Amino acid sequence: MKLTEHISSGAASDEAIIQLRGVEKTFAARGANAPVTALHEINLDVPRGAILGVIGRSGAGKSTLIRLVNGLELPSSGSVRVDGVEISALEERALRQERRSIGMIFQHFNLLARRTAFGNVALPLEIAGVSKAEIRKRVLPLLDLVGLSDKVDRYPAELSGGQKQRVGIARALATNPKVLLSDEATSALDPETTEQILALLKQVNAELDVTVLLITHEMSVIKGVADRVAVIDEGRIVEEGATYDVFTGPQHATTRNFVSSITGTRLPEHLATRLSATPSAGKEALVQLVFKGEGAAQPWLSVLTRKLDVDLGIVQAKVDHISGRPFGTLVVSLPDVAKLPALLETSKELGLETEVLGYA
Ligand SMILES: Nc1ncnc2c1ncn2[C@@H]1O[C@H](COP(=O)(O)OP(=O)(O)OP(=O)(O)O)[C@@H](O)[C@H]1O
Repeated sequence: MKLTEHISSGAASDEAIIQLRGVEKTFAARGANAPVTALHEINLDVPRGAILGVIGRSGAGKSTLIRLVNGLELPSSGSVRVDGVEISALEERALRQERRSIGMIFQHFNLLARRTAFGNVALPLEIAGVSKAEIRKRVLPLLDLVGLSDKVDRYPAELSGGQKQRVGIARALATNPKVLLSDEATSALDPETTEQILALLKQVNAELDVTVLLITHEMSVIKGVADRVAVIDEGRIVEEGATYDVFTGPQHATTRNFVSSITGTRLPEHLATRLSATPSAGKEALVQLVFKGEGAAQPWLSVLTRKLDVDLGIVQAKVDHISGRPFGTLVVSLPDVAKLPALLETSKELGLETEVLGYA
């Protein structure tokens, strides 16, 4: 199944495969260090089949949150369930068993230097007691899936960062997990390699039906791969929703900050300094028009100019696609300032958000 079909067919179901309810995590005081509450009242649902990204600044609690999901940390209170299993209630042996259905990949890959690509991917299967013949049958197709069939016998030191992460992904998939956790998996990679690894995660999600929960501090990662996003700030989830909705209508200040790194527009310096708040002779009105959702699909710029019989100059434009849907910001100049009220009204009728930036 192609990715586009996967998204449009809504492969992510409403049922949550990962469910956090009322989770608090406090690290106990140690020596002179006071206790730290890293997570407060976390409620989060990751729908089966989704790719959900958790974004937050350094220290927001992302690593703690993801480590709770595979039982590397235990919650101080609240419930963490994966496919219906209460992770914190498991004994050590049952937890080890459960972790086979929860793969994880890491920022620094965590490969064993003395093992080849094959040996690294084989490791979780060896630990699970799988026979040598079965291991070969499982590992080679996985290395093929991640594009490394020609690197089977290479050691980590002989691989690029992107190739090491591919080994990490193959290893995480070895035990056929339902869920893949990604802890800043692209943070150590350049932008082009990041894109390739994100494309591979999408492929794994779509073709192997693996739900992905990833944490990142980069909004470009969320934009590139996630169909849902949760924003975490000082240990609390402050916003959660479909990626397109969060990008086009961020509610919380932290979210707005993250989003503006991708969608924000800033007037060029020479214009910004000339801008005045009140109209005067010879000055043009500068109006920002934001188009998204329904409004983005229609030829609204030509409708505006034709209907109002106005000349509009384009000062600045930024158009992007998020989850396959357009979203953009356009700053126009309007010489005939008398037509400003009509421009604002008609723009609103067309589904655009408007803001008068000033006069220049
Ligand atoms: N084992 C621990 N003992 C005490 N405090 C901890 C421990 N692990 C994390 N913390 C604290 O919990 C808070 C959240 O840390 P966490 O590593 O989850 O944040 P993060 O969002 O992943 O940050 P980064 O992006 O920098 O990795 C921080 O204040 C951190 O100092």
